[in-house]
Amino acid sequence: MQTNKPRDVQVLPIGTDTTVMRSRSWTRLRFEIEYALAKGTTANSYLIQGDKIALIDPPGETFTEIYLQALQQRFNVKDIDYVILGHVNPNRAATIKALLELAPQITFVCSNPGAINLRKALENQDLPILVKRGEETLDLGKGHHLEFIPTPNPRYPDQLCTYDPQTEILYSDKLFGAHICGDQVFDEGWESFNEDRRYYFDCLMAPHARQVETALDKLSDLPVRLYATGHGPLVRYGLLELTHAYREWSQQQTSADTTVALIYASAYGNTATLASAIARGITKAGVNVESINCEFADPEEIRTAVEKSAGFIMGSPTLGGHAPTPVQTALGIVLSTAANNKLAGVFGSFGWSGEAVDLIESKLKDAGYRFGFDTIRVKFKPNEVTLQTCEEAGTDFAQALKRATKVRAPRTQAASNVEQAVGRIVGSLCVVTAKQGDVSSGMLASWVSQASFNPPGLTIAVAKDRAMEPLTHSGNQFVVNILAEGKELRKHFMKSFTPGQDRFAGIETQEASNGCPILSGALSYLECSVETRMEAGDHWLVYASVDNGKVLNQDAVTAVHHRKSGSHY
Ligand SMILES: Cc1cc2nc3c(=O)[nH]c(=O)nc-3n(C[C@H](O)[C@H](O)[C@H](O)COP(=O)(O)O)c2cc1C
Repeated sequence: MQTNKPRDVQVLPIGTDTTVMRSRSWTRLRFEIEYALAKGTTANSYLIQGDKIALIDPPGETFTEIYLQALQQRFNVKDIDYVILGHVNPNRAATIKALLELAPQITFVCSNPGAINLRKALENQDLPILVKRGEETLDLGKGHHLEFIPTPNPRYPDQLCTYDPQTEILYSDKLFGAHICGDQVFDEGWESFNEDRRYYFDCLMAPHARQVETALDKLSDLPVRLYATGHGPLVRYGLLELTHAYREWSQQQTSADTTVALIYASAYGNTATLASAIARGITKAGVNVESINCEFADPEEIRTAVEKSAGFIMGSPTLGGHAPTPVQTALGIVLSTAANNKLAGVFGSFGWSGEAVDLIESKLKDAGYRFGFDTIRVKFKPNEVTLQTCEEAGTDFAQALKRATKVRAPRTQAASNVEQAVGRIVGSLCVVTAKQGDVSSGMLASWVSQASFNPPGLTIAVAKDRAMEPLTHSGNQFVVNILAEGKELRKHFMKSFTPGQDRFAGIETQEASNGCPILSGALSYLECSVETRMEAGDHWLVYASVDNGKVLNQDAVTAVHHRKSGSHY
């Protein structure tokens, strides 16, 4: 959903004395992997007006001004008693400072790690903060006797959910959200959000599925009528289904046979962003990730995670020419714990010299570990291309682990009758190409079928671990290049590409009207828009309408892909 609408703040009463304020960014965001679906997002903040007034989760600084205006139109901002923070994002500091100028009496409410982050972000050690560890409540009057549930995880060690028994609303912070911007405040027709919610879960929750399960356990006794999420639509209609789905998706992760320990620290969030993209690449290949934020993990936790993992990946920023102390400690534990047949990987963000990444890489090399991808070094904040590289590196890493496990398993038998029979299905050989912003990709595909006449439509089966996968969600566009008989293009796309490698280097392309590359050597091409996709085992079945197309070579014949077995391409 690409739109030029300006940012705004949408306000709606959602319960007794309770109002939501949704700060809306309509345009595409891609500074973190979870925004790849490019549908904008909302930063949801809440106001509870009991005898005391509490504000939950004010938005980041791009909204400070219009958010304060929206508040001031409804009540006297000077009267705010509490600001409750589901997690502390340094980006919120500007809005919090502006609130404090208007209402210096504000008392903050957050978890213990949240208090540390908040004091740092506001550079003020004397802030009045009520720290909530789980037992304490906060009475705002008029029945709003708030309860607090810390739900820490490696990505947000300070996450705190808030429950209001008066309205039966759970302020769920990052849990149960989605990155979608729209006019709809609640989730009526909730099934239409399934794809976005799943993607959000896959990016933000799957890397710490174990902690998500713990959070679900803690929340399960509360009679909740509404999840007041930090992002996207509030969850009312599909609440039970979404809760159930979170449980199921988490279990899918934690029950996977192979696990990678992803061990990192990040002072300003850049290395954490790289970690998320790598984790996304690993989990989409069906391998579990156990994320460890070294700053908040004890040595035993690191040791256990490394022991039960088939591989480990370490990430660090460089600060003052060094890796931060928790990373150095974790490195010591890894070196003394991990057998050197475990696959390793290293990444990190740096500013100018990047000694931390060099140090980790050289220590691991000296200890004899094999690397699942070339070390990733990113200067300051990653962009969408570096995020794509990270995601692809994660997938390569997971695939290498899966191959290693397969080799050890007994040799698979010859193709079964069913596989041989399925293998007789033929498809035309195509290359699917897509470009979104600075990110482009292309892949060979022979599981392409016409699916409808009106509108002209087709389906493509895309394996879940394909690099191309993030570009084939609803609303995305791509080009199907149907190949002519002959080897050249087929050979080019049969190659294995390294993470982030330009897949179009050395071949002639033109730009389609939807911005994606057309292979000039193709027999014909179709410009497509993804309408919907269905989960089909280890593939996504993508249905797309054909918006435009042309035959480029009238004389050639479509390349057909013949196979002996239906268990591989
Ligand atoms: C206090 C401080 C010291 C830093 N020292 C170094 C350094 O010695 N070498 C370097 O390459 N980058 C240095 N940087 C840059 C950081 O590595 C860079 O900002 C990186 O993106 C931080 O990653 P993070 O967001 O994961 O913490 C320094 C940054 C700060 C704030």
